[in-house]
Amino acid sequence: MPSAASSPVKGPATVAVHTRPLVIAIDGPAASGKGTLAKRVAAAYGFAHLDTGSLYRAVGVAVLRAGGDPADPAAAGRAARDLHPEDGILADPDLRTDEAAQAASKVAAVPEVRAALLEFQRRFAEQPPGGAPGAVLDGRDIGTVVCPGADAKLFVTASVEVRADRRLKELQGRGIPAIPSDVLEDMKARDARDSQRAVAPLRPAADAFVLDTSALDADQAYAAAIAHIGSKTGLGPKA
Ligand SMILES: Nc1ncnc2c1ncn2[C@@H]1O[C@H](COP(=O)(O)OP(=O)(O)O)[C@@H](O)[C@H]1O
Ligand SMILES: Nc1ccn([C@@H]2O[C@H](COP(=O)(O)OP(=O)(O)O)[C@@H](O)[C@H]2O)c(=O)n1
Repeated sequence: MPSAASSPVKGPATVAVHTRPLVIAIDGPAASGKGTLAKRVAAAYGFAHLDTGSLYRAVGVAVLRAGGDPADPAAAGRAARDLHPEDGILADPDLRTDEAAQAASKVAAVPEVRAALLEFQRRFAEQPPGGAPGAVLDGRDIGTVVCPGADAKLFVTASVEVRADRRLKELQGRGIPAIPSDVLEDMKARDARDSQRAVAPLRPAADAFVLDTSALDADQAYAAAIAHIGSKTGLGPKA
């Protein structure tokens, strides 16, 4: 009998662990900083990044462009089934408007829409594009529904006032005029729709690390995230 140290069984088992892509789930409400964090984490580890909110935005914009109502399940379901994310639609600047965000949170409450977008998201996590060794997905239900087995889960949050202020500054920075009270009200309306919907509501997974960034700048949030990911995966950032 070979000793445990020289057993051929050990090698393949170790290889299997390292060949499965690592998955990091980052969820949270609007303007909590999850997108900023997800991009930075993905770059640091050499992982692929998917902003899943852009999928819902693309569906919402498609319904609006067709003259439909984003809250109409038939129109929203059709648009989701017809979506081809690989075609470059996710980079369309029209997706970044507040109108698109509101439409996104309406189509996102339609179960057929969520079902139609699930396979693309799971495939991204299981087979990250470009052969990347891992994937970072950010959204609302990554840790709870899309990738419940993710290697590390973060739930990034901040008070609604702080988040509205961040979004206001972001809009102003892009030269888009915005009224502070409207931005705050829109954010509250979206929070309510996202948290209260029947299917895949916004909530932290039971095993998520909750990161409140109300009093943290982006560098501090990143440092806390990296420390958590390191504790769950044993990996440190490459950069
Ligand atoms: N920790 C932070 N502190 C202050 N501003 C932040 C922080 N994280 C992100 N931001 C800024 O807040 C805005 C919203 O961040 P973003 O990452 O787009 O949020 P989300 O993806 O959750 O909607 C952006 O302008 C971003 O630069
Ligand atoms: N995984 C996801 C991602 C987004 N969404 C929906 O899509 C909307 C837009 O998401 P987003 O992440 O682009 O929004 P921001 O956080 O950038 O403002 C959200 O308000 C949710 O209703 C979702 O339901 N599930």
